[in-house]
Amino acid sequence: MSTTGILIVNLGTPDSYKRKDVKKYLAEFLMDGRVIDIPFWKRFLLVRGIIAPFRSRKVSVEYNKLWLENGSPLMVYGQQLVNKLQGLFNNDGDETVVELAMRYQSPSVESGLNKLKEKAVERIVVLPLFPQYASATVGSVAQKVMEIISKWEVIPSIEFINDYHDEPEYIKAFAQKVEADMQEKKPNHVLFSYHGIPERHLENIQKQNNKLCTWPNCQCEKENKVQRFCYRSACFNTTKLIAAETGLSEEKYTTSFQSRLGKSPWIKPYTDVTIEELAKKGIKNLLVVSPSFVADCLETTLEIGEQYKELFIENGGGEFNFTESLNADDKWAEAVYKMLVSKM
Ligand SMILES: C=CC1=C(C)c2cc3[nH]c(cc4nc(cc5[nH]c(cc1n2)c(C)c5CCC(=O)O)C(CCC(=O)O)=C4C)c(C)c3C=C
Ligand SMILES: [Fe+2]
Repeated sequence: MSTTGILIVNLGTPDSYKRKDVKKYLAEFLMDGRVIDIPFWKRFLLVRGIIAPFRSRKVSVEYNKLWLENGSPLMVYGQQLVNKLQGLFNNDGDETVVELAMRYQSPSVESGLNKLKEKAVERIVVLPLFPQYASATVGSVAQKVMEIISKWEVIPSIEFINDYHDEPEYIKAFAQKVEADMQEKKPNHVLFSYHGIPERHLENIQKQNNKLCTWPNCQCEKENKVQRFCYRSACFNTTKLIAAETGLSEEKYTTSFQSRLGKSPWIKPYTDVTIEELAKKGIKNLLVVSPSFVADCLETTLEIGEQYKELFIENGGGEFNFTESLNADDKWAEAVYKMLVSKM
């Protein structure tokens, strides 16, 4: 029987929360032309001269707050998830090998692929842990994997799971978490807040083929036909599917986009603006869910759990709760396992 290698890839993480490691991580991450898509020299000046040196101070303090005994949450949950997946494949008597990689810093994509190469895998399945396709995340992982593998003598069969925003296993896993919080916290509104991307990234898709993303001449919010490579369309569809699974009616939820960086317009509605509006509208008990992150990280625990909570309360909101992410829950590991098996 031939051996399959699975590479689970998350965004990345600094080696420690110390400022010098955070600066190194931010520099590698933001120098990726799929993340900040401006000419190289402009990006170099912006990232090396301004963002990495200055932002690293704030981000280092934030990582310090989050850091777990064995590393950053993304790393710890990622490793636990991979161990659980390996266990599930072993139980099935399967020859599949599962490895973890980070797109930026360690363990690198190259080290993950090399481990699979040492096991003589004949087929590789790459699962970037991002449910909705974006060039900055899934596209970047795919590009890196192809760059590395293209240099191998034997190129195995290779497959990318480049979007699972509507996979029933993922939807059910999030819906169970939301349902449990709805029963316990009794919110009168649920906000689905996704990581944002610059609007320019949607325009870039149109340059490739305008059938793949018709934004802004579309209604991602309502459309039945999802444009799965249009990140905004996929996010609205994920919301719709989780809402249907949890029995939330349309007036009880909103979708928005967070983590804006820089001055160019990002996809809207913005989470901070939406939270202010909801508070001012009299929503007294808000539950925030963040389905673009399958593990808790800076953007969930601190940006939502602290900054947006403060904003909600400052603007007259009352109770604010946040649904914990899927992390390395057994149910999530089983969901990923089923998703992988169904695609293999
Ligand atoms: C969920 C998918 C993500 C998309 C899409 C995405 C786009 C994107 N991100 C930045 C800039 C930053 N992102 C940062 C952190 C961060 N981003 C994601 C995921 C997506 N990013 C995750 C999971 C994390 C958390 C990492 C962790 O906690 O370890 C950061 C670093 C933190 C900070 O400085 O605020 C930056 C910077 C851009 C420009 C972008 C769009 C193309
Ligand atoms: Fe990000």
